[in-house]
Amino acid sequence: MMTIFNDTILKAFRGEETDYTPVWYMRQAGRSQKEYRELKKKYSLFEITHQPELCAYVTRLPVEMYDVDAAILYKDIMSPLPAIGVDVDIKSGIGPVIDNPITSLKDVMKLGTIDPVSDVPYVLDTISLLTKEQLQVPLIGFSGAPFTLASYMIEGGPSKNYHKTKAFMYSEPKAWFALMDKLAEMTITYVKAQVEAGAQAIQIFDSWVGALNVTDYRTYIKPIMERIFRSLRENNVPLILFGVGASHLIKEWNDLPVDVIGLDWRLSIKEARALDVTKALQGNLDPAFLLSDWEIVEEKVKQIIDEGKQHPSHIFNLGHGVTPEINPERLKQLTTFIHEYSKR
Ligand SMILES: Cc1c2[nH]c(c1CCC(=O)O)Cc1[nH]c(c(CCC(=O)O)c1C)Cc1[nH]c(c(CCC(=O)O)c1C)Cc1[nH]c(c(C)c1CCC(=O)O)C2
Repeated sequence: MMTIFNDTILKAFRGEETDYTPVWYMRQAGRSQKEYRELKKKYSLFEITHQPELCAYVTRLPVEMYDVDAAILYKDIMSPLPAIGVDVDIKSGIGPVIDNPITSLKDVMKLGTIDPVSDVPYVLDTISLLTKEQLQVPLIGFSGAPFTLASYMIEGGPSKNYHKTKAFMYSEPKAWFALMDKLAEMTITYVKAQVEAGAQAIQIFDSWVGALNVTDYRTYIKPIMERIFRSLRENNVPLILFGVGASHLIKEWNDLPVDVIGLDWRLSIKEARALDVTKALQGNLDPAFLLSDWEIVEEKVKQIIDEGKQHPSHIFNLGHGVTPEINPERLKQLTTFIHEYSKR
């Protein structure tokens, strides 16, 4: 079968009107799929990402299963950290665990830089394989943002309140800004390499930055994010910024040179627009709906699509990642419904 490349989602990312609302799901590749769970019996996340053919297969699985409008490269926000000297492991059921957490300026100064071609060649090879040979939809590359990466590097693993991270930020500002500087450099170099290898859009996951208040965001984070996005803009691909529980930061995000803001479910699209958010919006079905009866899902999805249509562009997504309990059939049904219902 001859299929042609579908760039609808890239138009939406750029703020242009599209014939229908394009959709992809965060964590669309993962434990909700039995094919993935089978593979995970044999290989760890890093073992999969180090094998381009296998990693490309995992990345393609949700595109083929759900008919989504974009693929997101299968890897983790932790993937580039070993290159700069962080000893990270991803433990199943826990998440990223780091044995040598950062506690001082001295630890920060020991961190190195990333050379994507020699440090993560498999990431670039997977991107080439997918974009030059295999995919008929755009590939989204990504990176974690400095605050979110630093939270794992300082806490040593997942955290509920980020107290160690914030205490480090408040009491060791010199070390904090040195760390932000290193992570910004890493992010810029790593993302540019992904784009050069073929990634057609980039999402920056600042998943946990909502832990900060607005004033601290402006002091400790915003200048770094400005620098990252300004540099990435040179590469001319759409830039998406996403975080969880960060609604109070949305006006700050709207100031940044990004194309798309990814909303979790706490703020509706209508409420975001009422706050004068001008960027394209992505989101924002609470993944919990996907454990409910279809009638309930449908009503909520219609509301999100209708609100999204009040502006030229909207990209449908969940407010956070697909969880392991979600039935893949539901995601397929959801994608089909979004495509049909949103037709202009
Ligand atoms: C904070 C964060 C991480 N990783 C990521 C984020 C930002 C998104 C978010 O806000 O959730 C991003 C990520 N992680 C993974 C992807 C793959 C691409 C996709 O979205 O399909 C993406 C985009 C694979 C993964 N990364 C991880 C899994 C699950 C475990 C596994 O299959 O090994 C997957 C598919 C592990 C991981 N890695 C991380 C966590 C919190 C976990 C979950 C722990 C758990 O639930 O077991 C760190």
